[in-house]
Amino acid sequence: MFNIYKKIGWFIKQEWKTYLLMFTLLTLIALLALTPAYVLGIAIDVIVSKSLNWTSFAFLITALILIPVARYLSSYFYNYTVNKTSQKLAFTFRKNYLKKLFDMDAEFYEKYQKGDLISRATADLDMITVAATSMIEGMIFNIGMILIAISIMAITISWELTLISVTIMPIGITILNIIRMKKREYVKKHRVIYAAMTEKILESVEGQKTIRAYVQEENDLKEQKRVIVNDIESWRYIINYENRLAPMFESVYAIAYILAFVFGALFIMQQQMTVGQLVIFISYIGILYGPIISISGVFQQINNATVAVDRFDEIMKTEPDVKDDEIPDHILDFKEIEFRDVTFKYPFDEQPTINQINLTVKKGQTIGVVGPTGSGKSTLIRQLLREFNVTSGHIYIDGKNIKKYKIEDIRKIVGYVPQSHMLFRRGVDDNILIGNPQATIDQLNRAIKIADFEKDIHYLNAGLQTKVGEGGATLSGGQKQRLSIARALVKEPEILILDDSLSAVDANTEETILEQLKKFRTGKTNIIVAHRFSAIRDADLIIVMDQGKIIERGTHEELTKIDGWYKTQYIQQMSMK
Ligand SMILES: Nc1ncnc2c1ncn2[C@@H]1O[C@H](COP(=O)(O)OP(=O)(O)OP(=O)(O)O)[C@@H](O)[C@H]1O
Repeated sequence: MFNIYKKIGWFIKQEWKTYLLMFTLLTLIALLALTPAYVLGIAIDVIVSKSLNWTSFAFLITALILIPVARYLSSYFYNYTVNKTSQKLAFTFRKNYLKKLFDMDAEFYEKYQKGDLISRATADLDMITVAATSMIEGMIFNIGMILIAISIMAITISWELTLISVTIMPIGITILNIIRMKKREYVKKHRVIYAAMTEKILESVEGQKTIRAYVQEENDLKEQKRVIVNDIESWRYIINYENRLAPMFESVYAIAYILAFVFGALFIMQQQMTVGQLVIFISYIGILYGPIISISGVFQQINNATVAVDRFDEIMKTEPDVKDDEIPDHILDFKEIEFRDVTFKYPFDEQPTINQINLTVKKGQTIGVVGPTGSGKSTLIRQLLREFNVTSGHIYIDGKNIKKYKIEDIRKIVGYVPQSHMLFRRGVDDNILIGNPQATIDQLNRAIKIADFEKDIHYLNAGLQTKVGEGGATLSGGQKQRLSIARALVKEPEILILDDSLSAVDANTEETILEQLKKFRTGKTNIIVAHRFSAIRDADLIIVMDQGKIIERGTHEELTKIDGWYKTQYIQQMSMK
């Protein structure tokens, strides 16, 4: 419980005026809730003693009408304030969480699945905000209400009867709540199962085209059913646990009721108490029921939220390995990049994917990277994006370790076109401008021209403003690829990386793009990973990768003169033409 308070303490401090208002309203509501029973008890004694007159009668009626109206108004303002506050809290938490996700490195995304990350930002966060607001209502209001009611019972009616009937409540409830703590373990397991279900649903929605194309609907539904059933069973287990426990809370209350009635009747017989006082007393025991049950509900919410807070916190406390130095160096341009003995192993792999790489890339060069599939080409060039830290060796830019430079600066000078293209549900132009939202119309048009995307615009029903469907559904594979190239080009990056990005275009388009690159990107660096030799044959330097190592290097002319992988593959490709 205090863990949650610690996590949201800053918010309560920031919103202290609102919390003060809520506290005042709650006190008012508690007092108003307790008044009618008291007025009623007085009325009974007045009637029994035959001292009722018109004035006191009118006073009683007015009080009994006005009290509920005042209670309704206070409750309305209270609920309005609580909802507004919890939305504000959820918004702040979610904003910080999403910002944190952007700060994280690639290793983090290897460790956590999408579904898990989504469920932390939705279901877990909802539990936290509910607890954060219920805690105020549940703890302050209900405890306040119980204390006021008990004080009235003890001071104005009978402290002996209060002691006899009410003491059982805190003792019984505390014991039951301690037993309930065990539920936390089940809730923790359930959050993991829930995250797995979210992940599966996400996968099924994202992969629905592939699932349908391979007629895998039944298998996928089976898999979906399995995770949903897992979720239901785990939740049912928690509910059953709760169902076994909840009636025990009512038993505690029932015992208090019986004790009050039995001893109250005895006190009336001994003339220590009036009938009206016993009515007030029994009504107050009834009034205590609501807050007592609510408090146990609040404990339950806090129990769930404690698990949620831990899960949320786990992300918020994670520090990325790839991060800026306290005072990073800035870089706008470069002269030379050097890979010196670079070895890199993916976090969850046993063996390194690239091994002892030595390579120098000079500004203005075009570098071709070829090699068998899975040989580590993408892994090698992606090191320039600073997604991971290299496992050993160093990458230097103009003699300084790449780690010294501001990550954002490095990413700004690199224009990377990945193998799979992420298109957003926006216009084609906006999708391209993601590369550089400040680009001028001229820069946008030039990028479109170099990527040879101009010819496609005529086929799009609203030209550049055509909205791209989810995952780029309204564009062909080649169009998506060229849009992606235009996105990188609109940045006018110092280094353009085409990671097998010309694979979905025909030979003519490939030639046009390569010519445009030569014409418009003089003095800038291009790194082209390709399977088709035509895409890299004019490169200043071609490297051949195999099993994570550079096995050959040179120009096309040099490589075709030595017997090796390049020459063999080149001859094979030429003979297939
Ligand atoms: N995120 C990752 N985690 C673990 N292993 C990975 C990851 N990405 C790639 N690999 C592995 O690293 C090896 C090299 O992959 P990489 O994509 O660099 O090769 P490539 O030469 O570019 O392949 P292709 O020509 O098929 O694109 C592969 O065996 C691949 O399974």
